[in-house]
Amino acid sequence: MKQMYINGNWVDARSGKTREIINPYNQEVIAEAADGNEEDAKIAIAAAREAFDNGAWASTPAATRGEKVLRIAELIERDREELARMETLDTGKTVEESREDMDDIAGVFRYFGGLADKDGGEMIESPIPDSQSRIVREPVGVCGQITPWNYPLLQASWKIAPALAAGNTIVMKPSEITPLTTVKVTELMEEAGFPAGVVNLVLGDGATVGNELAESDSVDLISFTGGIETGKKVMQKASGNMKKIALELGGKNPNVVFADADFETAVDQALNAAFFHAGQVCSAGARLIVEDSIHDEFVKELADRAGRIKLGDGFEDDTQSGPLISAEHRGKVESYVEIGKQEGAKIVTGGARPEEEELQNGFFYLPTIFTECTSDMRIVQEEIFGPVLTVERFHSEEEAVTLANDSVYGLAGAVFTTDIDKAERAAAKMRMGTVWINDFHPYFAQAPWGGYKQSGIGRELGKPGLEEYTETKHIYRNLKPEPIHWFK
Ligand SMILES: NC(=O)c1ccc[n+]([C@@H]2O[C@H](COP(=O)([O-])OP(=O)(O)OC[C@H]3O[C@@H](n4cnc5c(N)ncnc54)[C@H](O)[C@@H]3O)[C@@H](O)[C@H]2O)c1
Ligand SMILES: C[N+](C)(C)CC=O
Repeated sequence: MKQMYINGNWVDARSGKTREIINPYNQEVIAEAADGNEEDAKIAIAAAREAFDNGAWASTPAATRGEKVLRIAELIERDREELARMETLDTGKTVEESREDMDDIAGVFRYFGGLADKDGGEMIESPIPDSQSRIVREPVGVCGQITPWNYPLLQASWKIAPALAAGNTIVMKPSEITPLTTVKVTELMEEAGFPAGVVNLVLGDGATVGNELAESDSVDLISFTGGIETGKKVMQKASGNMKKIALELGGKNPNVVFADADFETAVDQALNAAFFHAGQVCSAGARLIVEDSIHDEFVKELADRAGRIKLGDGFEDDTQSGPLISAEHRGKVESYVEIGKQEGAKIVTGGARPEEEELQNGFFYLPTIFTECTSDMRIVQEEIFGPVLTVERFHSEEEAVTLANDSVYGLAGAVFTTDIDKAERAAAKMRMGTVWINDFHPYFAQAPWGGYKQSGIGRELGKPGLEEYTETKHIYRNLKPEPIHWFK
């Protein structure tokens, strides 16, 4: 039974309710987890509030905080295999992918642990004689943190590590579908020895626990990763006490391939961009925008390779892609495929569930490619978040950039060409938080991540990812205090 962690204690939901956690590969129950609600969230928020206002964590030397965060990295490295297998059981992703996630996650804790004591503030050249002016950064306070199911622990690490390094207290709510690795890392944080109330974990759904974190007047910052519609709700609820918000939302990310790109590289990367983790990636290259002169050859090769992606059990060595996360989510993907057909797009591969006997208990869907797509179609504009790629054609550099930017989203995008000047011109005009040149998907702790437009507000990772969790204070000191006699 997976419990919640509140004020240094492992507890059941006050209501006694529990939730079954399901393996999406075979629908087996892999765990039972506490299913908290607003009441549990309120208790956790009060504990985090008390720990921030009256505890020692916020004023603990930054170097000491950093060491504790580094200790989490060490413990994750120690338990890497256990965590990776747990993540695969919970999400269906391949265990090889989960291992890479765990390495990234340890790297995130290492990065922010190391960064904790690197900002000693800043002296300002004051324009006022006999004065001293300086900037200091302080923790924000109680941070509510809400994460999705596609990269459960990775997305949690992007929030937990900087928040703790900066001296905040946290209440984390993982997705109710995939809480296992976040529970395990909370155990590791307990082992690392954080003071009671600094780290709190509440399990439960978004409408209850998530809503309470977003709405509570006792929370100073809400950091949310998830879908755009949920993000809008979080933003509205957060306005009650004007808490700081950080939103990492969805994407419909363009992958622009020019005719002069290295063909093999571009095909291989386009395949990975669209179908890695069954397309359940916020930055998936779900919109292929390819130059007209190579369109037919490119699509033919891509469809051929997509049709050969081996679906299966994430623990089998030859599996290249796992299932979708749930029956409900597969239903959403299937409904978009129907919409695409009605809109006049043409399926060149996929468009159905696989037929293999051994895949029938999992939520599998075949890698699917639509051609004859135009940017006014819903399948081109809306995030499907599954293994569905739309293909559009372009005839000029200007048209490629216009198509790439024709979206309410602005999370990420890529351009493939051997003409580096063209690549740089396109990258400069693409309105996205990340633009890759001749690559797709890299992200790492050192570089900020986040969206333009409706893909989000704020940045995670990099120095901005730590700054999100700080308030900036200007301290001005009069070095020669004397009456000013403005009022005689
Ligand atoms: N930008 C990024 O870095 C990034 C990374 C990963 C995933 N995502 C996005 O996440 C989405 C997929 O994840 P999902 O299906 O779990 O998203 P979701 O929005 O359904 O849920 C995300 C989290 O929000 C909670 N939630 C639901 N309703 C809530 C409410 N009313 N108030 C507060 N919290 C609530 C859920 O319980 C879950 O923990 C995709 O849109 C994907 O693009 C973005
Ligand atoms: C941010 N990333 C790419 C790790 C996961 C998005 O879903």
